[in-house]
Amino acid sequence: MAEKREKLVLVGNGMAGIGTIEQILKLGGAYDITVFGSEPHPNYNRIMLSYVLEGSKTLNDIILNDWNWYEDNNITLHTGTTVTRIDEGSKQVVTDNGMIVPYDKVIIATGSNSFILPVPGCDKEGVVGFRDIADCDAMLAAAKQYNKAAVIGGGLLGLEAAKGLVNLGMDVTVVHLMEDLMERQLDRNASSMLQAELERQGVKFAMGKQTVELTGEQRVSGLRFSDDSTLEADFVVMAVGIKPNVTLAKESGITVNRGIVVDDYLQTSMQNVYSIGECAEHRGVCYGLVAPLFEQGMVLAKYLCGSETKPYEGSIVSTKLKISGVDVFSAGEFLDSPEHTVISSKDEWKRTYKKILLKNNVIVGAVLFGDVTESANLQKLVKQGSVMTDEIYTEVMGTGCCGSGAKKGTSVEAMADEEIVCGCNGVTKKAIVDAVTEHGFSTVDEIKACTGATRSCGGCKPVVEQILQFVLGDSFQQAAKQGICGCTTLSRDEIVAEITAKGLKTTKEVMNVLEWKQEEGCSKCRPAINYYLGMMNPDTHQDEKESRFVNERMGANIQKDGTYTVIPRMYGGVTTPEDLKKIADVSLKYDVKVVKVTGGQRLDLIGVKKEDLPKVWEELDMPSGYGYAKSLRTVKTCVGSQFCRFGTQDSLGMGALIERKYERLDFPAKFKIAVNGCPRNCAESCTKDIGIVGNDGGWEVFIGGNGGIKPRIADSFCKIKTDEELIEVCSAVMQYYRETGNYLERTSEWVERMGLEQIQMVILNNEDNRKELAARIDFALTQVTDPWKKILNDSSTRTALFEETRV
Ligand SMILES: Cc1cc2nc3c(=O)[nH]c(=O)nc-3n(C[C@H](O)[C@H](O)[C@H](O)COP(=O)(O)OP(=O)(O)OC[C@H]3O[C@@H](n4cnc5c(N)ncnc54)[C@H](O)[C@@H]3O)c2cc1C
Ligand SMILES: NC(=O)c1ccc[n+]([C@@H]2O[C@H](COP(=O)([O-])OP(=O)(O)OC[C@H]3O[C@@H](n4cnc5c(N)ncnc54)[C@H](O)[C@@H]3O)[C@@H](O)[C@H]2O)c1
Ligand code: SF4
Ligand code: FES
Repeated sequence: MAEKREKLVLVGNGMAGIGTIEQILKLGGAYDITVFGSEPHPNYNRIMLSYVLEGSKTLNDIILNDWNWYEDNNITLHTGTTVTRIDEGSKQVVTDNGMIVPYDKVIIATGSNSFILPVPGCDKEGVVGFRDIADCDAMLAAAKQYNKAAVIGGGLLGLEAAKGLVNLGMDVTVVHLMEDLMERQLDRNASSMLQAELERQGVKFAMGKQTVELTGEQRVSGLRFSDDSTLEADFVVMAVGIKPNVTLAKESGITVNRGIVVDDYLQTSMQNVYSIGECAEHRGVCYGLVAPLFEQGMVLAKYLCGSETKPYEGSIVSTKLKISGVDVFSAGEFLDSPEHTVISSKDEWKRTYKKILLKNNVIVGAVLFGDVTESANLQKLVKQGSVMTDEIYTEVMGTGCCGSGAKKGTSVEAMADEEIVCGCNGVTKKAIVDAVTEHGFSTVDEIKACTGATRSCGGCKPVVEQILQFVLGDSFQQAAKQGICGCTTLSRDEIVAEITAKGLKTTKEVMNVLEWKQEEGCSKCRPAINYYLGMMNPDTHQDEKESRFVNERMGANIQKDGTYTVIPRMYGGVTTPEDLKKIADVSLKYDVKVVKVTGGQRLDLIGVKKEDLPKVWEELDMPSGYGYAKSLRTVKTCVGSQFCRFGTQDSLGMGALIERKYERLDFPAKFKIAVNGCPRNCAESCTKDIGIVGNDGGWEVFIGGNGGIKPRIADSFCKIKTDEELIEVCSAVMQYYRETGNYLERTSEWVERMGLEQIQMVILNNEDNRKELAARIDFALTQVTDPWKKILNDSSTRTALFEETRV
């Protein structure tokens, strides 16, 4: 009989909790896992919010475990759901929306909340903390509308927020209580060099100021300080520290102090309930950085899986400010006292500073400014409590000035196998060496995909590179070539060429023949190869459902409460009273929560239960609108010459014709079109993949527009006289994009990468090319069928997907 699996409930879908679950999965822990998260997102890298604000990353870039990861690992995820109580007697957790879930073990990883100074006016509009995606969105939005920002708090978070807001064009003042910035990590020397550097980069400072009131009516308009001076501000970010989130533990009767009190195996005062991360208090310390959280997670995962583990005995922390052009590092002790021996050097010309603190010759702390090349090395030395030697001195201090000195590689050679290289993700030197020697990985990206090292703050990248250099020797440089994911070093073009040359037919075959490093591939390469195979062999390729993202497998978009949305086609945004009646009847019958008019001019039935999806499709009897797919989504139209007095072309008719012609076709990414009757552009062609605008003489075509996360105004592609020419050009553009686009690359990025002139040359300057591209898309179109109808006519898929418990 199969062994009964214990039920493990994780409360808190953040880095600490999911990091622990990843370790449990690696160790083969036999648990049925359920995860609850208050935020509506899958696990993302909170650290990287600073880069999102600064503009160097998008929200998409910082997702650590996408929806498929939970799916692939059989983890039940409830986002947007807060656990309110753990009932020890009945061994159940209870949520804010009435769910009751039994458990054998619970991990509480509820993190922290921003500390909001309790001064009058702190609840005014325009006052935010900086903790999550919602805060980050609020800051990005404020920067568009307001000009004067005050960031209260000159710690790591406040400074990263301030620099981000400066990059967004705001006039920013950091208001700091103390005389020194980052006084919890830096000494006065480093602190003043940091302030000077940030001032050069446009940040203003009000030092030694205690805020006593936020002034203004409904919205904040300024700050008043204890010395009665004031500062104007129409946006305020509070970055004055964090408060462990202990509400759930407290409500459940678990012992809490500042955080949830845990022992050396992360056990709380309640049997079978553990806690890790920022919410936990271990030996009187609550940590606010990721490295300790991963260290705790490793111990807990081993403990829960019955593997041998040392107890968790606390962490020595180090920090690095993440502001481009400002290199600051601090580890261990940083303020010198008479009991310290101090090694230091300061170069005011190069603006570098280095200080190492010894106690009885043991290295107990370090501060670096300007040149942080030795940061990983010093972090290691402080953590190990190494004794200073002449050799180490030369290595970290160079020949007595701030140079980084010693021969690179010597320190990694001397590192013990079990030494942690990536503090953020708890990755040891051995794990990295094994990834190279046993799995053949050879680039930093591959090491990242395999072990997680460099995935968070990136501070360990130099050491990972040194290890690669040490193990691979000269072949490291050559190996640095990037593949489409960590499973291969082959690029998209190389894979497509190999598929053609070797006549490969399935994703498995591609991965086998092209010697994938991970036999099963990953969620990045599998959907990409499935797309390339389908695009190249539209008539023979058997679509591989298991290689598609969950929404595409289900034919609907999953929502944060586990229900789905249904969007039927409405060609050109036009519907009929009969269809509206059907939509209303079905919505009432299946208890649809909301019927929403989408930005793409159709109706979205939100909140359909999984088991009802096939019945809803059947009773609607309308084609799928592909709201979930990398395919043609909407063709937005204005009313055009049929009704509008300015209209010069029939945009309604043309929009519907285009939508009927190209629906169901796979693209590298989602694809949107708009058709307008005149240059007034009411249907907003400028933000669509293809925008079509009527004029007196015919049509003008625009390509590469995007209104999403990285907005881009479409480029004018060509002017055309007849409807037939318009269809031919649209066909050729779409097929050229299908054939040359990287999977998940939107046309906005494709146009930038290929160059507008190149696309114009291929399509406009060569009629034969254009006609061949159009013929290939026409052939592909003969092979497509409606996915909803397909599932309705296939009872085994219907049962497997919609009637059994797991997707
Ligand atoms: C902008 C920014 C930059 C940072 N940069 C760095 C850095 O460079 N280096 C570094 O080491 N650290 C950095 N940190 C700190 C680091 O991000 C945190 O230490 C880490 O994310 C904490 O992880 P956690 O899982 O303990 O908590 P969290 O990430 O806060 O996750 C807890 C999750 O649990 C959810 N939750 C809470 N209560 C409940 C409940 N009752 N039911 C269900 N869900 C619940 C919360 O909504 C949250 O999503 C940064 C933090 C921020 C905000
Ligand atoms: N690069 C990184 O490692 C990084 C980046 C961002 C955040 N974080 C982490 O996120 C958490 C939050 O960061 P944080 O900077 O808010 O916390 P923090 O506690 O490190 O710093 C808060 C700062 O605010 C100042 N302050 C307190 N009260 C004030 C007041 N009334 N007016 C003005 N200033 C006041 C303090 O003197 C302190 O310097 C921390 O755990 C931090 O380690 C780390
Ligand atoms: S784009 Fe021109 S034709 Fe279309 S609705 Fe607007 S004004 Fe009328
Ligand atoms: S130390 Fe932060 S990602 Fe490795």
